[in-house]
Amino acid sequence: MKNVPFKGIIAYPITPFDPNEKVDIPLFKHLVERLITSGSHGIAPLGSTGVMPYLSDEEKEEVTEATLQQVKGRIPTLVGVSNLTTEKTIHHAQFAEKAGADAVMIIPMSYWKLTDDEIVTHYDAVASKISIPIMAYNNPATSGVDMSPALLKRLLEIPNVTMIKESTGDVQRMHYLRRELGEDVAFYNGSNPLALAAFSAGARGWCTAAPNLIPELNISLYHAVEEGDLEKAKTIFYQQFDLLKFIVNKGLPRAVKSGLNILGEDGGNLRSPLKPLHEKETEELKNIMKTLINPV
Ligand SMILES: N[C@@H](CC=O)C(=O)O
Repeated sequence: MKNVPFKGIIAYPITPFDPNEKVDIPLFKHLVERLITSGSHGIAPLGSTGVMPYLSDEEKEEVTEATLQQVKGRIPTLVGVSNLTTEKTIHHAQFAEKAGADAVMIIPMSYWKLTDDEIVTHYDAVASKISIPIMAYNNPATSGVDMSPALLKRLLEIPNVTMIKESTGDVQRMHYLRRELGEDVAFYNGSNPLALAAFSAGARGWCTAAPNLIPELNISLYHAVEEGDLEKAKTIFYQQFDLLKFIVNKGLPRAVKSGLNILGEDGGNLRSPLKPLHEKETEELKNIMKTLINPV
C-alpha cells in the first residue's frame, strides 16, 4: 500500500479565539492535548472545524507549529493546507512538511468553478513539491466543488495523493472507490452521520470533530467495527447519532465550542462572522449530551 499514515479516529480540533478574536494558541494546545489523551489515533488541525479559511497565512503557520509542538510525535498529524491558489497551497504544504506533519489535507477551494483538469493539475503541482502524502478532501457543502468518484480515482494516480476523505454523505461513492481500486484503497469518512455505513463500506478511518465532545463513543465505535461486532457497533453508533447530526447541522466550530462549554471546558471565542449557538440551540445540545454522560 502507498504511504498511508492514518487509521481509526482522526480528530479535528477547533481553532479557539480570545475575546479580541485573535487565535488563542495556549487554549488550542490544551484542546489538542485533550484529543490526544482521550485516545484519538490522529490529529488534524486547520480543517473545516479549525476554520482554516478564516485564518491569515501567519495564523495558519502558528497553528501548524503549535500542533506539532503539542503532539510531539505521539500520534500522526494531518495539516489542512488548502488555498484558492496553487502557489499558496504549495507554500503551506511545504511549511507543514518542514514543521514535521505526517501528511497534508487539501480541499479544492474555489471562486471560479474549477474544471476536473484544473483540479488534477493543482494536486499534481502540490504533490511534486512535497514528499509527505496528501489526503484529497471532498466536501462540496463547504468548498462548492464536488469531486466525482471518477475524479478522485484520477487524483489517486498522483504518487503522493494516497488518501481520500469523502464528506458528501453519499456512501455509494465509497463503494465505487472500493470496487474500482480494490480493498487497499485508503478512503476516510468525513461525514459524521455516515460513520457506521462508511466503516461497513471499508473506510480506514473517520475524520471527525466529535472527539472534542464524545471521544469514548467515537473510539468504541471504531473498536467494535475492528472486532467485527456489528450489533455492538450499531448500538454504539445509535447512541451518538443525534449528537453527530446536531454538530453537522449547526456547523462544527459553533457546535463544538458550545459542547465544550457544556462539558465545563473553555472553547474560546469564534471569529466573526461566526456566532455561537443561540440559547435554544444550546439547550437542545445540552439535552442531547445529557443522554451521553455515561460512556460505553
Ligand atoms: N471534515 C471536518 C471534520 C469532520 O467532523 C473538518 O474538516 O473539520
